[in-house]
Amino acid sequence: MKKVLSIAGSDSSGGAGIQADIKTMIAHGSYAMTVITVLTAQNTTGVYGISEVAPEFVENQLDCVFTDIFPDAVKIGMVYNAAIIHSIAGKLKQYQARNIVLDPVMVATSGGRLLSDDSIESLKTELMPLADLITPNIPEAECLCGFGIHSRLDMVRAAKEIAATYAGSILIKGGHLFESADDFLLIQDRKGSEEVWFPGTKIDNPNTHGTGCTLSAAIACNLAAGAEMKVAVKKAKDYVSGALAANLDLGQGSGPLDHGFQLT
Ligand SMILES: Nc1ncnc2c1ncn2[C@@H]1O[C@H](COP(=O)(O)OP(=O)(O)O)[C@@H](O)[C@H]1O
Ligand SMILES: Cc1ncc(COP(=O)(O)O)c(N)n1
Repeated sequence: MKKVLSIAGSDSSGGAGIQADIKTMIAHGSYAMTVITVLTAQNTTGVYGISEVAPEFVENQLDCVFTDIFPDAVKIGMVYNAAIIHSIAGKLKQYQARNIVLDPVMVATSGGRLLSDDSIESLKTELMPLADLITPNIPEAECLCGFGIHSRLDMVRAAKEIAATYAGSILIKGGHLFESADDFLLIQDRKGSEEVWFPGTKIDNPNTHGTGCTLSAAIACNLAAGAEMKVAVKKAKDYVSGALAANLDLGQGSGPLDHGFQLT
């Protein structure tokens, strides 16, 4: 069984963050491990509180995981502040973690801030260089490239702009902008570079809480299982589409995905 680690925040309503990642990993037949960075008091309508874990305790959790059950892949989600980012980066380097997927979580679907403003630079300089893949949504990609993204062409330009200072692969998720849900992948690895579009039909379901978390966790599981980047992303996108199409409708806001869709 492949072992996959999620480094992320807890979502009390179970739709995003650590909880979405564990559900995704189990559905992929992976063994799920977690390093919790923050607790959020959150539900489908908003984020109502954040309690940070001390950076030393984040390190303590990482030591326990890496010295005992070495993960085949690592997914990083909500990291919240510069001190936590610094702790994570130091430990991932120390243990030479592999197959790192970084979802640069900044703002929740419901609008709550999930990364402090002064941490964006740390995310860029400390965590991004360690990642094999980053998975920004449109607003996050805009923040990383410095210009507005309004079209498919802009998504390609943004990926190339980010690639000017980042050596790994970049998946820009189109969920926020278009009639369609097309995602753009710029692969950069030892073999060279390649551009791949993943066309997606927009599913008419407003319950999209946790789509980004789920996608990045699923990619990590697929990489852990040995899939090449293109295949890992394609399979993960199919998983998110299936979990959205199952039409679970929980809560009063943007509800969570149905991770049990393959069981029925
Ligand atoms: N309504 C939808 N129908 C189909 N796919 C969607 C829909 N909304 C988002 N997606 C897909 O879900 C994944 C997460 O995208 P997105 O919602 O943009 O990220 P985030 O949750 O980080 O904001 C992407 O693969 C995107 O194309
Ligand atoms: C703990 C945590 N991590 C990540 C997200 C982002 O997920 P989404 O963009 O789907 O709301 C979230 N809402 N909460």
